[in-house]
Amino acid sequence: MGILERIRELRTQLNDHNRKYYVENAPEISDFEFDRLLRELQELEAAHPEYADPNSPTVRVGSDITSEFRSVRHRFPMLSLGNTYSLDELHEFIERVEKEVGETEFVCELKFDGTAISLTYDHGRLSQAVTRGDGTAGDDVTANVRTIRSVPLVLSGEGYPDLFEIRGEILMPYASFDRLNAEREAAGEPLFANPRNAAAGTLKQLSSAVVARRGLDCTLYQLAGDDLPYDSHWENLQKAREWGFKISNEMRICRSIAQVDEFIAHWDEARSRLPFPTDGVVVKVNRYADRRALGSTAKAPRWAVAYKFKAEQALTELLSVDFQVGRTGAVTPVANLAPVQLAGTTVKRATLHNAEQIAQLDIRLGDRVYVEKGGEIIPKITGVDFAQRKADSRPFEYITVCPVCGTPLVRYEGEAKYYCPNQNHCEPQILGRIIHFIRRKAMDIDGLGEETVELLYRNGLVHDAADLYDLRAGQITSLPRMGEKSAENIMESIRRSKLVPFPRVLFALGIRFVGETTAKYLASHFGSMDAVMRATREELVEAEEVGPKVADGILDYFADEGNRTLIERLRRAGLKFEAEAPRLRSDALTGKSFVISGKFSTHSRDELKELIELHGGRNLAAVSANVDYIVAGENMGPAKLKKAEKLGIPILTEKEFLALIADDEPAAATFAAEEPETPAQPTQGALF
Ligand SMILES: NC(=O)c1ccc[n+]([C@@H]2O[C@H](COP(=O)([O-])OP(=O)(O)OC[C@H]3O[C@@H](n4cnc5c(N)ncnc54)[C@H](O)[C@@H]3O)[C@@H](O)[C@H]2O)c1
Ligand SMILES: [Zn+2]
Repeated sequence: MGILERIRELRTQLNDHNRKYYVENAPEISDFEFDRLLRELQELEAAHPEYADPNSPTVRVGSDITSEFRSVRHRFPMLSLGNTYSLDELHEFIERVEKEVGETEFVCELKFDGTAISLTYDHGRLSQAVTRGDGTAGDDVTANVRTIRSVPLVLSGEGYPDLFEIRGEILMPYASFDRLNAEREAAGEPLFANPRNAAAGTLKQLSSAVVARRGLDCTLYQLAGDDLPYDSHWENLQKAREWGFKISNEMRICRSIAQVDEFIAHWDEARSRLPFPTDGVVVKVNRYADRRALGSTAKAPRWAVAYKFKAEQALTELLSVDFQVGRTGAVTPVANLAPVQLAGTTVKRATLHNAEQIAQLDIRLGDRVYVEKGGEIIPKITGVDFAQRKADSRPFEYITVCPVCGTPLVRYEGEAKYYCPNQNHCEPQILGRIIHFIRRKAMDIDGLGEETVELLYRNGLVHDAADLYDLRAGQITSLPRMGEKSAENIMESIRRSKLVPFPRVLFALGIRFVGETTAKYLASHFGSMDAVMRATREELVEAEEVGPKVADGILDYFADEGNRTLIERLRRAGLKFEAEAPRLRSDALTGKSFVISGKFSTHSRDELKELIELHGGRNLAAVSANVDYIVAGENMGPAKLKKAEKLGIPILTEKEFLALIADDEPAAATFAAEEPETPAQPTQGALF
């Protein structure tokens, strides 16, 4: 793979993980893995400045902005922090700072693992609470933050400025987290992977009553404003405690590298006894004058750095291994462990990923194994303590038939997992598909839960998703513990699901490798179920985010007779099989036809096509005399280029194209900035 390709791949992956982490609050990889990918991208970009991009995840703050809340601009930007897992790099940071501003004081603090918040106080009253958002503007979550008991609504004491901001972290203590997940498990709802995601997800709840029940906490660590009482961080924070804010007691002024190291060494161990999650230590320059001299980049201040702790490990015995069969037939080995304390919770189970990994790590029953918590809910086994291996242990034997239906397992090309191919008769696959279908992000049939689906299935009422639409209330009330009220709820939510837009219907089918995002791209690219079904492999890979693997998943799905019957029944039930025509944003491009070709840096091809349609234009696939403009990115096909030149069709760059619609396209403004700007800084007082 070429360097530019790798850079692009990393940017796509990181943007994707950012969305999962900040918006969906459901990360798929650990922070350590994320930071490693980011580091790789940073290094490639540093070595190849010609590929710099102002929108790269290396220069932008990962955004949590959603459409559900009012967006508010920050008075001072809310930045991220540079981070490192290496003490050497931390020492280099300290030396660099002192080289620039001379000997200075550092404040060491815990790095609370929650979600950042900025609180504004106007004459001593909480007036606004805003998330970090993209660093420039964030979501207004004031109503939710008001329900958090440790956030003072009215200040006490004296000496606070008339108007100031105080920033900190909204946290979910382990006790609240455990209770919340236990409740969600009982209700058949998806679990939060960790307290950070739970805190961030809770803060974005639409109902403040729900937020109030979830037991959030808030610790403040930064003042920002023009008339702060002191000109150092430490003193202001101590003062803010008198005003009623919760300020951590676990911070220290350090005047040497040795003192910083001592603080870190202490907390790396002692943090496991804290009632809330932390993921590192933040080292900050204390005096504001020094901070101003050091400044910041577009993404992070140059006067602070986060030293991140490696994931905690625990050593325990591997008792047995269960094999779970998922809705796609994929078999996942799950380890049962002797219970052990890890990162604030008791761990009894861990994932083993696949057969290859078990063999590679040579994991055996009865071994003492290392477990670690990453970004996922279930911890994973990362190694074996061979010194403690029992003399009579034997290599692990992986199963060869489905643990549920006994069908011999198969392996698909390029896949590490084994699959049970018995799609139509293997129970966990049948149930898993229906449960996936009714999920909130799919058809959102919230009257039904996992248990009810199982009940309907066991009583022969539902075998597949289409059966749901044939259900009658009388059939439901005939089941144990099902009253008329619940039957009516179920019927109502099934009826309502017929209004769910096409992209989610496509996602709900549970086609292998077609996740929520891919389904959206497919829907906007093809426009209808029939068009997706008719598409050839070549046509499928033209859609954004669809590679050969995904394309094959789609082709396999529609090649199956049973699936095609299901689709026809769903069609008859009245589900949405067509993408809705988007409302026009302007008629700037009315009557004009476009061909998009090549690769683009700021928009995907499908986004550009969507923009064209949103502004009244038409997309054509091939270059012909009917085409008014070609929008060309990198690597436009030479044949197309030649033909366009011959026909005299104007060729636009992405930027020139955006200029055509710039008047009504707010997003376009961000593309004008070639260089990341240095954020505004408060004139006096603090900055962050
Ligand atoms: N696993 C994933 O898929 C995934 C995706 C995106 C980001 N991430 C993780 O998130 C990190 C980036 O997130 P980020 O930009 O929020 O940076 P960060 O969490 O590493 O550091 C900045 C944040 O630290 C918080 N913080 C906690 N205690 C603090 C204190 N005492 N002083 C100052 N700030 C404090 C603030 O909220 C601040 O916004 C990555 O390094 C990665 O580990 C993970
Ligand atoms: Zn099976």
